[in-house]
Amino acid sequence: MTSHHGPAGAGVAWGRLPTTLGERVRDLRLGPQVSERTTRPLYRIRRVCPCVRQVAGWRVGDPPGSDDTVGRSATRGSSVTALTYRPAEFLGRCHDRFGPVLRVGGARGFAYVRGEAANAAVFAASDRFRWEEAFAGLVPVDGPTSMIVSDGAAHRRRRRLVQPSMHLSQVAHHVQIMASTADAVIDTMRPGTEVDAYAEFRAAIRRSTINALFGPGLAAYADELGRSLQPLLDLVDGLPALTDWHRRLSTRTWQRAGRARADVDRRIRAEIERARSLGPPVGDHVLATLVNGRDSDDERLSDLEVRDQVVTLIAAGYETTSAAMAWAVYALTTNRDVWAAAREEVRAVVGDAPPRPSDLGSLPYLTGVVNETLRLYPPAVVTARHVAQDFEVEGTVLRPGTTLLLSPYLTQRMPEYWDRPLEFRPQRWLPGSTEHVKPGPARFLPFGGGPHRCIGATMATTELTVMLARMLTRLDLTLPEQRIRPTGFAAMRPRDGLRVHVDARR
Ligand code: HEM
Repeated sequence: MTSHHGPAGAGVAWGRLPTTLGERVRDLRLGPQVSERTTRPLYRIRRVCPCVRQVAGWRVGDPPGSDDTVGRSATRGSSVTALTYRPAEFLGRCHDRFGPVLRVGGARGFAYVRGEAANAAVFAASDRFRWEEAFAGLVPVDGPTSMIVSDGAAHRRRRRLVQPSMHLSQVAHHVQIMASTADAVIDTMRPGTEVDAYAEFRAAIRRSTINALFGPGLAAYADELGRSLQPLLDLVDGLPALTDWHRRLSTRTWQRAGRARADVDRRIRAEIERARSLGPPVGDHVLATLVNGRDSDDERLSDLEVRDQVVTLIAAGYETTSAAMAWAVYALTTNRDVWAAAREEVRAVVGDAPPRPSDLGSLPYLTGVVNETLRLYPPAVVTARHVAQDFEVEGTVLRPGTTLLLSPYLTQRMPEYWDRPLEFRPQRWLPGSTEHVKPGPARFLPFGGGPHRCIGATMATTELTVMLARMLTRLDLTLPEQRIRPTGFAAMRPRDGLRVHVDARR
């Protein structure tokens, strides 16, 4: 899904590229093709810059002629330079040249911000922003009452009911489900074969997220729900303006998405009915809490509100986490000494057994692997805010109507903040290591910040730690030569999957 956490403006911004910026783009010397003398400048720029390809309505990361990084063989050492995501890199070069705030499209257009100070200012000024407009593109999937598109009291009410189920103490109950779901997928990986690690773990993460949050009743339909959701996710994967055209013209894509939505809703409404009929006491999973819980005015959520939060949690839960899992597998298979150190730690702490909740705090190196993955490959490349009141950031005043975009990817790769920023170095997260860093929340922000900060952050990091522990214990993997192309702003993932060779399984 790409656009699960996908902000409304991430792609549109470049669609409104003004001539002046177009001229500046040429200044940036993006490649030999871009020259003042060229007769078809946009065509030329398009060939070298995926951002500009969006002007033509192509999806981010699409070829032709894309020269995204080629996968590396597993025999390389520990300091393999990170893969780069070209649209974000282009944005970074614009920031290098024009500063921490980039304006595109006039007073009510888009503002991209980069760096710790700008991020901190955004997080501190949440009362000046709105989310309904910022994430409007997600409504066809998540629904109009999803917490992602809610503001003020409605947001607090919907979020508060879900929050208790996402605390560490609750997430700990799901560790066993996460480990057994990973084991079931690993059991199917035959030594001597190649598998798509992204697709396999994506299915596992979907199953375990649905099981953990909504119980085995809905989890039995996890694969079916995944298939039903896909046309909806594909619909919102394009530019929001394109989604709107599908709606207006009632295209086949739109109709397919409509049927998919009806399937998803039918299944979820049946589960809501079931949970209501069971009644209180409130069970230990989110669906029971959503259905039976009451807000501070002693009111229950409507069926539509319950439906929208359920779909939001499912879609937000597996798209992003499975993308992060794929990048972790990539990083581990290209940095063999990191793989060895992580495996050694897991073996020393849990032997061959699945980790228990109490073990997770004793795996600091593996925790470093997870953090380092989220630093270099944050699935949400950008997140958005709709400016509702004048907001000053780094000396620039943004007017109401502006869509503001901040980028974990860019800030988390800045050499000003990170030593050897493009190297995968889990040791930098190890307390006691000479490289140890403890970045503030505006420097390391894979889960955003402020009142809409990712509600599933603990669940995601726990899931990644548990699944990686099982993979390291049970599998020997190597990475065959292949092209690995990051795609998608909202859930940056390997476009064509991630093929791995299964050398051995225990
Ligand atoms: C590695 C995995 C994940 C990443 C990188 C991620 C990232 C994010 C980001 C960047 C935001 C927007 C925050 C902001 O703009 O300040 C967000 C919001 C959200 N995420 Fe996640 N997420 C992940 C996993 C999950 C999981 C596992 C769940 C649920 C099971 C989840 C549910 C949500 C929800 C419901 C919101 C909206 C919260 C609100 O509006 O109050 N996410 N996430």
